[in-house]
Amino acid sequence: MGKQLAVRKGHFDAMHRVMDHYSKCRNIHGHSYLYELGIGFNQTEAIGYAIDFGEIKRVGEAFLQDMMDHGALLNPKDEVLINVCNQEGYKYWTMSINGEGEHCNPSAENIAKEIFLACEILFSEHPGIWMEQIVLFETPKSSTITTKESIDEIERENFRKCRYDMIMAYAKEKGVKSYRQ
Ligand SMILES: Nc1nc2c(c(=O)[nH]1)N=C([C@H](O)[C@H](O)COP(=O)(O)OP(=O)(O)OP(=O)(O)O)CN2
Repeated sequence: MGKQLAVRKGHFDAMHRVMDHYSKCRNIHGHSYLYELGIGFNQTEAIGYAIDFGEIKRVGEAFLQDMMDHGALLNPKDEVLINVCNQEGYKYWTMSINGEGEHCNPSAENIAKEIFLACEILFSEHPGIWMEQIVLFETPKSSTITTKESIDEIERENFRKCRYDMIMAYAKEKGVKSYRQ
């Protein structure tokens, strides 16, 4: 069969700011991010699934809840907010596609890449599927669509250097749940 996608929607709430923005986005503010994780496959099992939607929830949605929901999405150069989060024990995620500690704003485009790359690792032990695309809505009117082709190999390398071990440990702990009888 040809390529098909299994798509699961989810959402998380997070705060961010866009450093060096000329206008309102430079201020600390929050969004209810809505996403659609698109998992690709070109074969289903006999029961008709390539991956159970429940698996995308159990592994992918859970990860985004744990790491980003009610957290801060921060540019690694945003020392002020990183210090506050560390001092107060607030949850935060620093962007890493440009390399550890390198300038990278938490724009919708960059957040989508981080989520895409995280999901590549999270679902890497699930057979016969791959991350195909993510649609990320920052507001009800504004979204970005990110696919494999959107991500440079250096961004993948940078992300994996910073995040692979943590995300793989998370994936291993979740395991791969079989949905067949
Ligand atoms: N290409 C991008 N453009 C903008 C981004 C982004 O991540 N990538 N981000 C922002 C702001 O963070 C945010 O999206 C603005 O939100 P909001 O003020 O709610 O949006 P609008 O100004 O579009 O709201 P209206 O409904 O038009 O009042 C901006 N740009």
